[in-house]
Amino acid sequence: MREVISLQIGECGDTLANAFWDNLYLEHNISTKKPLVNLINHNEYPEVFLRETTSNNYIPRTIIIDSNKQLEPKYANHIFGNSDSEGNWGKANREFGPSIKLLFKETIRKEAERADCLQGFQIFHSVGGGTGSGITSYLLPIIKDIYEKRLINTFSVLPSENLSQIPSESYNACLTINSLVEYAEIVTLFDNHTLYKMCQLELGISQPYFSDLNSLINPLISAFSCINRYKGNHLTSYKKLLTDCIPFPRLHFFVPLFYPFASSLRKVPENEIIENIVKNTEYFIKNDNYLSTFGGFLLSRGEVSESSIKNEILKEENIRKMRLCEWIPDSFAYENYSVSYKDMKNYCAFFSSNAMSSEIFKRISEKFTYYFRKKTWVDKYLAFGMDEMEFTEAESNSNDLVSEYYPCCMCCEEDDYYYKVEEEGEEGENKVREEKNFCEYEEEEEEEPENYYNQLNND
Ligand SMILES: Nc1nc2c(ncn2[C@@H]2O[C@H](COP(=O)(O)OP(=O)(O)OP(=O)(O)O)[C@@H](O)[C@H]2O)c(=O)[nH]1
Repeated sequence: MREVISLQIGECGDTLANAFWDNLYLEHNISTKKPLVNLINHNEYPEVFLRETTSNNYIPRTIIIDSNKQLEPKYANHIFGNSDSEGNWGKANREFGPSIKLLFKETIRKEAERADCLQGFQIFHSVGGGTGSGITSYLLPIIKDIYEKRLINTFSVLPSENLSQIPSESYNACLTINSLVEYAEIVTLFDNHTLYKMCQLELGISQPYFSDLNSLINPLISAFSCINRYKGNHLTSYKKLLTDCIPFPRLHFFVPLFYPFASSLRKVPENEIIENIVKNTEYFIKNDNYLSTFGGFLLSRGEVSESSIKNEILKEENIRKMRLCEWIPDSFAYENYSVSYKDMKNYCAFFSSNAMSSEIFKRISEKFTYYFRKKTWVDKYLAFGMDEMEFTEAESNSNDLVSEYYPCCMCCEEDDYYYKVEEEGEEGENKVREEKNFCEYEEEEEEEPENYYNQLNND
């Protein structure tokens, strides 16, 4: 059945996961009180995420983990500590982590044994909070060690200065990104900073709350999970997503966008959907004309004409503006699901690995460096047995990630060259020349690949 076990870590992780479960029950028309067998349709697979209890109820295959006992154990397994992580990666990772190691291994083993053919894990967490960051970093290598061949997919919320200004969030985030690069196979980044701006720009909310941000996150997680919940033609499992949409294994960070934002009772035309996704992609990466999408997928839901969506994507201008990379066109996939989200007639979610991912890492890594140079709050981490070297390593690994993204996202155009040279003078000129050489090299060496857009046309 390709089961997926969920972990909801820390308060933010728990909030997002609970919204996911509520919606999953709703979409598959399942009541926790009734047996599932009579209710499901053969094209739906909610059992990937749910399991049957001895009393014939269906509950999530999930483990809730938090450093204190404030969370309500709404669903089955939970592992709680006695004291708060105080927003400190070090405290969660060095104190709470080891204290739950055995219990966690035992709980996850039991949950894994209840699966026929375990596909992998999905983790809901924030990388800014102490527990969400420190415990995730602690558990990832443990999971990988036991379930080496199973895939780990995370929904990771990144901090925003608009919501919190404590230095520890950038420390926590950088220390966690380190582990996500190494141990997770697929990571979807929900950047609170970007979401905050979107709430302001698109929903007209001047000071958004978490609930407003989550109203943008929930439909995206729901769309992503369709890959495993409904029968599809292309993206049918995490493995397929991995092989089709992630050309460089370390660069497995997707930034998602969707349209329409607000619940819409009208059927939104396909051209309006794609135009707006393109507009937002442009909005968030307009500062760097060099960067383009080199891996991604578009999921449409509800009343959407597949052929119209494909035609819209295929329009020359849209391809260019979505910045789909010319030299690896195969790493883009499209899938359509007939069931929409809540009362929305239709919507599309676009997950792309591109300049946005690297810009987010750059922002966080710059904040990290700013505070680390002054040694702000570092002693609070060292008090739990951490070493300053761990900070230095996290900083340099985050910078490496940003620079790894850079050449992969490039797509040089003559105009960009002059723009860059004008902006940055001689230094810019050298940089552009190097980049250009890289692109030319790629163009000369690579044969024209079997084009994804041709495939779309042929479908
Ligand atoms: N989008 C979103 N972000 C949230 C939400 N709750 C918290 N955050 C963000 O997540 C980070 C804090 O993480 P939490 O999950 O609250 O903290 P925790 O992991 O439980 O860690 P401790 O409180 O230190 O034990 C901050 O960056 C918040 O801005 C939420 O419901 N939605």
